[in-house]
Amino acid sequence: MKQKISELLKETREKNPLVHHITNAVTINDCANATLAAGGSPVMADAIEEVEEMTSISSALVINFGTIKKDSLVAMEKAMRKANEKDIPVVFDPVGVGATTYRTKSVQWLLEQVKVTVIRGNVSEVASLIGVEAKTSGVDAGEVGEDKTTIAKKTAKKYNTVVVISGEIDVITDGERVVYVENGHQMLTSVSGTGCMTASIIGCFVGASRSVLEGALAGISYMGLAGERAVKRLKEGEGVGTFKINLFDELSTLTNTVWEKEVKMYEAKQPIL
Ligand SMILES: Nc1ncnc2c1ncn2[C@@H]1O[C@H](COP(=O)(O)OP(=O)(O)OP(=O)(O)O)[C@@H](O)[C@H]1O
Ligand SMILES: Cc1ncsc1CCO
Ligand SMILES: [Mg+2]
Repeated sequence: MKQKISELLKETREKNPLVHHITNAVTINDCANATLAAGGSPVMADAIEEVEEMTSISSALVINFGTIKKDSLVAMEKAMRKANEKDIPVVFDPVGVGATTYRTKSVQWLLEQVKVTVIRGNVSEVASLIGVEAKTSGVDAGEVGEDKTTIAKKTAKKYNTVVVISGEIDVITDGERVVYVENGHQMLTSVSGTGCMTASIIGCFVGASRSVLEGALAGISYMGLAGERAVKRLKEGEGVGTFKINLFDELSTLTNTVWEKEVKMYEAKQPIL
């Protein structure tokens, strides 16, 4: 599997998949640039009049709940329905779900209408999707009432999807296999949108891959490793501003050879070969 993911990192740059986003107003530009850095081609389009056409020509659709409104929900549902019809993978980021009733009700409605291929969120957002007690404060991860692996597996089964829970140790599952990724750095939580960008990058890789699990693993490990390496580039006195620039440098230059050497990915605590 590691070899296949490594090849996928290379192939994605050659294929340059178009990734349609309906996303939030906070991190939209960073998501576009993260998509380019990972080898994809971003397009942000949320007008109800054009989303179906845009999704139809895309390799993946990324839906991000960060700043939802009535119109954006209609646009999301239309685009996702079209993606389902044409077998185009949908990556869903449930930003802030659990923080307000509106978000939680909206997500329930949306996921009853359409199917998603990958759910990528922090632990309290994902816990809220399955009604596990969670303290989501705004968009940041909070405490949850169950262990991460159980939450990820239950969510994957409920929505018949691959689930990526990001955090210090990322948990990735299709409901059966569970994989852990230990790359990353605390500093990734000091820049708004590193989770959103992770969903965009997953969009690139699932758009170029035949395996959803491999695409999801490629995306989450890519961000973790880039973050880790971006911290190593910091000199004394440099903070989050330089870190963000370093992160984009790493995202755009990370090779599959370096990834193979430095990725920390385990299945049931066995290294993935
Ligand atoms: N404590 C940590 N140590 C190392 N890496 C972390 C830690 N917390 C998060 N990460 C990494 O940071 C990235 C973003 O994940 P995070 O869970 O912070 O997303 P998020 O809360 O949705 O962020 P945002 O809403 O700002 O986009 C992932 O690559 C994840 O692995
Ligand atoms: C801060 C914030 N608020 C809504 S979306 C967003 C970006 C990070 O999730
Ligand atoms: Mg988030």
